[in-house]
Amino acid sequence: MSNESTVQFSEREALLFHSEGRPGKIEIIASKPMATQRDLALAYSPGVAVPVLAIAEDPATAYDYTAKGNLVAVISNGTAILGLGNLGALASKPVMEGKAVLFKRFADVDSIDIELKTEDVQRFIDAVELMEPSFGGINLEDIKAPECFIIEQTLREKMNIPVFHDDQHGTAIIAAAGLINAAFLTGRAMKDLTVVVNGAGAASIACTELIKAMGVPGDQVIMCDSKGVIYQGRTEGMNQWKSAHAVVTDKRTLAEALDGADVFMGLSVKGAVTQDMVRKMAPKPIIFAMANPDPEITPPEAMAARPDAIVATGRSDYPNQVNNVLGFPFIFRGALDVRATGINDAMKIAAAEALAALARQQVPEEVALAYGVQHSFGPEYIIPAPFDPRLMEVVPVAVAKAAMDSGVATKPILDVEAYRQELRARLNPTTSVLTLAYEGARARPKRVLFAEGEEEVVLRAAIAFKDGGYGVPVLVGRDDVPDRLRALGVTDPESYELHNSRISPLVPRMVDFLYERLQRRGYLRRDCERMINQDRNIFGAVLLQLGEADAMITGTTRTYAHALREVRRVIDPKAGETSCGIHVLVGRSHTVFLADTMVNERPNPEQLADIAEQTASVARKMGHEPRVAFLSYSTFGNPAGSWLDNVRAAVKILDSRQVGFEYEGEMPPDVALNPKQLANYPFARLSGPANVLVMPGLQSANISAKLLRELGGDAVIGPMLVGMEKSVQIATMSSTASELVTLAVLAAGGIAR
Ligand SMILES: NC(=O)C1=CN([C@@H]2O[C@H](COP(=O)(O)OP(=O)(O)OC[C@H]3O[C@@H](n4cnc5c(N)ncnc54)[C@H](OP(=O)(O)O)[C@@H]3O)[C@@H](O)[C@H]2O)C=CC1
Ligand SMILES: CC(=O)C(=O)O
Ligand SMILES: [Mg+2]
Repeated sequence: MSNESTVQFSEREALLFHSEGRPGKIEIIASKPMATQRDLALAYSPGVAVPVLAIAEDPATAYDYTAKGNLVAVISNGTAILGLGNLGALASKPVMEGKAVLFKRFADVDSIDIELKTEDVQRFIDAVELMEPSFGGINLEDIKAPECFIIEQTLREKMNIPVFHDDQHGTAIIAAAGLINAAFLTGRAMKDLTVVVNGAGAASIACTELIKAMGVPGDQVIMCDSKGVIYQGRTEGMNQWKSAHAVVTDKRTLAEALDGADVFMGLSVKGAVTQDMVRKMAPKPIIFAMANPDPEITPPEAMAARPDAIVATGRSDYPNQVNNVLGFPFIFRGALDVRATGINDAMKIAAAEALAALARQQVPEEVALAYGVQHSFGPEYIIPAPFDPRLMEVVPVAVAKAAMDSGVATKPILDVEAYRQELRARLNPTTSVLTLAYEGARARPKRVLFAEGEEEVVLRAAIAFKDGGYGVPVLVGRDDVPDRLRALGVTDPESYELHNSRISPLVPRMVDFLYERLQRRGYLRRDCERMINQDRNIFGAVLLQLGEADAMITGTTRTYAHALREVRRVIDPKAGETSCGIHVLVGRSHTVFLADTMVNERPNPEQLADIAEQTASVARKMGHEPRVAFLSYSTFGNPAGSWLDNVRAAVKILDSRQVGFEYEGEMPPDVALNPKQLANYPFARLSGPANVLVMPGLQSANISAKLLRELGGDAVIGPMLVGMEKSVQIATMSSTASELVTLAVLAAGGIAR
């Protein structure tokens, strides 16, 4: 992969992402049932009085009876929002909500954002200190220097829970990990590095302190701020934290400082470094341009000037993301799990070393596949990617161990292996697989045909698909599609491939294809001409058959059954297979695959067995070892009934097929999903709750899937259509653009096949 940005989006898309549905990015969900009056009586008065008294008697039990132990506050006053400057507390809320969701996504830490409307250091300290009872940890964010130093230091002294200014220490840990590996790759030792740090704020001061602690000599580090080099004797714009890093030098500008330097560490503002400046750096320069959202110099600019450089930025859309997202979720996970009273230097160094070591290990096959070959240790992979599933085990374990060894853990972990497994279980593999599917699509972009190219939601999906680098959208629509794209902010609509049946030179070939296929099914040539001209699903499906795309997405304008009928005129199920629809329900800690929710009204035993195999295969591709339950109203013959025969026969067919996964039936959903119920049937051949549910017929399957989508709290992926000779996905009429993109990615990547 080149050093080029792959993710782009319009401002409109970024705003829509935040405003669509429930505004913002977080909501609070009760973790206990709240359905009955009894539930409420336990959750609140009078039942709640019991834990109140217990905590009053023994404060440590707050960790047993409340969410405190897994709850972190992300607190800012908005005085240094990313690299955007002091834009105030309210404007910082999207970033803080973002940090909160990253805590959850990456390390299952519950988190809430708090924006404090004050630039007064003492008022800020007082407000945070008062919050100690509520939280297991405090993550300070985007507070400008030098106030952030006083705030963090004071709160660390006053509070008995971890207080961590992410922009200082999170950044320093990740930058240090990256520097260890970049120095290794360029054959340098820490003690020999000459470093220029641009910026003298929260992040820069902490990074400088950490790299000096790791062996870079103080007189080989030049720090610059907005006024230039920080030299001994300078008086303008100084403070005690900058003075600590002032050096004796006659250099006065960043350009002079960079002349001959090995390393540039930018924690300042967009565009602060020019190509001319990096041209003068030492051979094989290390350029970490970490300002967000836009770096001091972009990787393409830096590489054009210095092809021998190792370049990193804070962004996820270039290789080598040196960003504190790699740190704070996992560092807090480890600290919370041992109930550490603070996050000390030993824990920070342990995290940096663990990250550096992880990048040097062989990348697991699924991650490597998703990224392509460049994701083995080397100049374009000096630091693990944030969604590498191994981070969740490696970093918290390293941090927890360091906390125990340095004496700040109040609840030591006795069995590290069991802790590792607990960490693994916290992440739903579907989330990782989806992330990897997206990365895989970027590594191997495919052509996906969007058959309803006149619909706004479809165009938004196609734009996101293209801008995200997931593949090439092929649009079906009329002449006004370019105007519609332009209205959605696309400046170069002509770069989108458009097929219009009125003018397409492919039409005669398409008619030949369709007539050849349908002539003995009662269709005349002119029927085929009319279908090609007027029906976009048939037009799109024939284009797919002729190899003009790798997969097709439709379904937003017609009912599923209607769209499926049209598609089936052109595309058959794969030879010897039964096509079927799968809904994937992604819960917080579980994923269930439900089938056949869309195609076969009354599947016969052979079809039920096929559906089980198809769905088990999709479950496997999505990271789950399949355990199939054939569902029914009856549990192993009780009550009896004629409807059970098909299900029982399907189980027997699988017995004869040696399928290589667990299956059992017939059973109702409570037995399939609830281990206590399942335990009543010790002969059942499922080693745990089922994750593939094969329904007895389309009525129950389709109703269940739609009920769950409308009423359930889980995210739903699909329906995916599998078992067709070409990958065609029929979305629902209520699909959002991002659901369509997910379907496109799953179809292009061969998961939905
Ligand atoms: N990749 C990552 O993980 C992270 C990146 N960052 C990025 O680092 C940057 C700084 O953040 P933070 O330390 O929190 O902010 P601060 O406000 O604490 O510090 C900003 C510093 O940048 C300096 N600065 C501003 N303009 C220039 C310039 N043209 N040349 C040199 N220095 C300049 C300021 O100088 P002065 O003192 O003279 O005002 C100040 O020292 C931001 O872009 C932020 O996004 C931060 C944290 C993590
Ligand atoms: C990444 C981050 O925390 C920042 O840029 O401020
Ligand atoms: Mg920040």
